[in-house]
Amino acid sequence: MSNSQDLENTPQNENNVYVHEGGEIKRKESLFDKRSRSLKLSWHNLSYTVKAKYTKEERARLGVQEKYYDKEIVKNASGYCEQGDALFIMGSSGAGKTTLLNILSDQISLKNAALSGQVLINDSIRVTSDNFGSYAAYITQEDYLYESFTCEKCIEFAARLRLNLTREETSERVDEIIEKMGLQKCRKTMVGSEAIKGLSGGEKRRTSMAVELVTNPEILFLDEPTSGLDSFTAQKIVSLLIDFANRGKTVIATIHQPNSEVFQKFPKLLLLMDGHTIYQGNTMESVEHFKSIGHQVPEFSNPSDYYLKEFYISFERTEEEQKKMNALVDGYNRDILPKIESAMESRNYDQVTEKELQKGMTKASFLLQFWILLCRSAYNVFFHPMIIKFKTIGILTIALVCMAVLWDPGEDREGIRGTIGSFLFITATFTFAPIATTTRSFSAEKPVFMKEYGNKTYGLIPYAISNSLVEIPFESTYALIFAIIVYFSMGLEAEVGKFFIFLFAITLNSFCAMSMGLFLSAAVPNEESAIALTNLFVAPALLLCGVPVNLGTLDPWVGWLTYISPLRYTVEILIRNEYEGRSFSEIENPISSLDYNLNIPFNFAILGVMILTFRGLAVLFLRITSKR
Ligand SMILES: Nc1ncnc2c1ncn2[C@@H]1O[C@H](COP(=O)(O)OP(=O)(O)OP(=O)(O)O)[C@@H](O)[C@H]1O
Repeated sequence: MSNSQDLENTPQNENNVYVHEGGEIKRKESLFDKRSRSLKLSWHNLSYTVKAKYTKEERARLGVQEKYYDKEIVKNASGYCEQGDALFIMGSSGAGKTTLLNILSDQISLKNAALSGQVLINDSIRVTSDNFGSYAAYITQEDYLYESFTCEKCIEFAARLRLNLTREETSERVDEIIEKMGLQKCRKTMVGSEAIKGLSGGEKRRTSMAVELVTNPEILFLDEPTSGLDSFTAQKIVSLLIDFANRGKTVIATIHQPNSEVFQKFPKLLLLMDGHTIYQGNTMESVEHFKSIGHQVPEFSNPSDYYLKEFYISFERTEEEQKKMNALVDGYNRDILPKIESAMESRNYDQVTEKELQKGMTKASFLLQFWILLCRSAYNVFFHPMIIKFKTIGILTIALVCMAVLWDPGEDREGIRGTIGSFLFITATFTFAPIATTTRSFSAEKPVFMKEYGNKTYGLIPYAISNSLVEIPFESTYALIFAIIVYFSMGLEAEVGKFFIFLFAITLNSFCAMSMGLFLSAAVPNEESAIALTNLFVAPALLLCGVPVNLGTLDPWVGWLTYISPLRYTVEILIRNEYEGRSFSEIENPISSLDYNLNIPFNFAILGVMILTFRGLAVLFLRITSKR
């Protein structure tokens, strides 16, 4: 494991750095310095219920007719964590670990759900998504990173977006965090994807942590930070988290199936069974507690394996399992909960106001957010090895094929038919390719956006504008290369104005297709659905663009559909641009037989309106579907 050695360098020792400041030698502030304030996170009588749907089997087994029922996922949970604690939440699959973590960090969805109870900071302030970012960070199970970015760039952009620091301060913070996380060896390695090898699983996980640590949060929430990692790397990640806690941070993490070495490292354990807390406290003392209520961990076995197996509720939920769970809950309520409650009350923490809690929370201004996001999007497009390479090869290949096949088709009946057919082909090329790349790239980027927007790292408007602007130079260049090769080889009218109308039409068509791709990927949850929808939209749009079927032959009830086909406007521009006002000796002007009824400026205007509409709808869907 290449990353395993790096982890040896992670923060085991205090590396104080001293600097000259105003004639004095001062210790430099470190990212891992304890903050002067100390925070306690406590939760009181949390219950979370969702409207769940019965499966067919459940309805048959329980003999019920109703489709939905109230499913209580977290049941009356209370507890606390204070500065320096590392609490690991364990339980079998479906026990409610992620749900509890999401409630504690105010990341829970309240759609078709009810939440009762309170999560408080220092017994006074409610944890909300408004104040969360000023003292806490949430590291999700998935690594939401740009695949074309290097490890260093991921951290750098996060620091630039979340902190209002100078360039020098930002780079110092990035260096420090890279060193603390043991990422020196892979700082210039690309994140990568399934198709392109990049960071290892452990390195990705540590990069995700580094991205969240740039703000120096006091409380860290982690959902399954070791999932998918080999046991050695998992052990090192857990050591790293415990080290953070020893340096004054509070760590709360869910863990699915730790091996015995990892388990023994846990300072504090919270065990869940079917949403009930059945243990909370010192990890190794749990063995004694369960022994006292009749669940002795067999000799030489890993307590965590025993707990997961023993405290498991099956789908059938037998009477015996229910009895066992009741006894475990009783044991917890009798022997553990009173101690937790009295400890919770006895720890007096300074009362903080909402204002004090959010003190020191800096954020880039609107304009700065826009600028950083623009730089980031440009970097993402420019350094994306697949997109640039394949798009360039694709456009050049299609242009050269067009050049060979459509070489000066002439102006007789057949030649004009060929030219009109090629306008349709060119429009289709500048629809399918951009819609496919945008759907793919935005579907990959969407989870990163959702997470960052949910964290209030930036606003939707600077994101949407920067994302749109960055496409202009790239797409215009592709269109220009294509137009130069194809326009003249087809022997189209040799007029500068007409060439630019041709170029502008295919460029706008391309933006319109990209906007449609953006809207579809924003509206649906995953890439597969977005791709299925693009086919559903584009195929009829192609059929209704006026060339395959003459517009005048369409019945009115279906004819109106031609007006929502963006391709119709582009094809009309290309045809009018070439043939308007011309007469031919043998045949009539093709425009009259095609029944197009608009003019070039109006077609351009409609394409512009469509671009804005699709982008507006994309923003609307992102706003609606985000958790903010
Ligand atoms: N919105 C919801 N609607 C219906 N059921 C839900 C909802 N959210 C969670 N659940 C169910 O609640 C239970 C607990 O889910 P949760 O994700 O918290 O479990 P977990 O302990 O983290 O599991 P795992 O280790 O498998 O990730 C699961 O059975 C899950 O299917």
